[in-house]
Amino acid sequence: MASDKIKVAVRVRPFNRREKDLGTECVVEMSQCQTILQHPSEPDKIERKSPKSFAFDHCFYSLDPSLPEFASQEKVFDALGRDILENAFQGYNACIFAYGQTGSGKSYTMMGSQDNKGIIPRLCDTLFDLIAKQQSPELSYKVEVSYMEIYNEKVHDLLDPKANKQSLKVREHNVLGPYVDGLSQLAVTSFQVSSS
Ligand SMILES: Nc1ncnc2c1ncn2[C@@H]1O[C@H](COP(=O)(O)OP(=O)(O)OP(=O)(O)O)[C@@H](O)[C@H]1O
Repeated sequence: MASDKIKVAVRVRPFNRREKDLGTECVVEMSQCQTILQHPSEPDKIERKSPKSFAFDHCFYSLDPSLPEFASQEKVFDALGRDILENAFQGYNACIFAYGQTGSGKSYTMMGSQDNKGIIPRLCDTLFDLIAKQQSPELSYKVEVSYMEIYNEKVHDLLDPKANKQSLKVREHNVLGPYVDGLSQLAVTSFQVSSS
C-alpha cells in the first residue's frame, strides 16, 4: 500500500514518578522524522554502542513541556487529526488507532483529560464545527457513533449499559467485511454531553 495512505507516528511521554525516582535515563532522541535510540550508558564502559535510527511520518517529543520541541496535544491533533477529518469529508474511510505497551500513553494521546483534550474529543469538536460551516444546500450530514471494548477477546457494547455483561459476536459480511453483531449505533447531532 502507498505510504501516503498510512501515516505512522511515535510519541515519547514524560517520565512517571517511578521512573524519575529510579533516575531513569532517556535514551530516545528525536529529530524531525527520525527517532534515535541510544544504548543505555554502562558505568564500566567508556564507549557506547552505536545508536539505532528509525524513520516515521511524525515523531512527537513530549518528555518535557519546557523544551522548545515539546509536542502538545494540540500539535499531535494538528498533525494527525485534521488530515483524517479532511479525508473523511471527501468520502474516504478513515481509521486511527494507538498501539503500545501498558502505560505508554495511548489513552492520554487518544482521549487526554478534561483540560488537555486528546485526539478523539478534538476530532469530535472539529467534525461538528466543519458540519456547521458547510453551506451547500445539496449536502446533508448524518453522524452515528458506536463505542465498544475488546477485552480478553470479548467484545462489549459501551453505549448499552444493559448489555454490559453480555459479549457480542464478531461476524463477517460478504460485502462489508467484519462487523460486530448487535453493536448499538446511535445518531448524534453534537459533541456536547446532554444535561438530561
Ligand atoms: N504525553 C503525555 N503527557 C503527560 N502525561 C502523559 C502523556 N502520556 C501519558 N501520560 C501519563 O502516563 C500515564 C499512562 O498513560 P496512559 O494511561 O495513557 O497509558 P496507556 O498506554 O493507555 O496504558 P494502558 O495500556 O495500561 O491502558 C497516565 O498517567 C498519563 O496521564
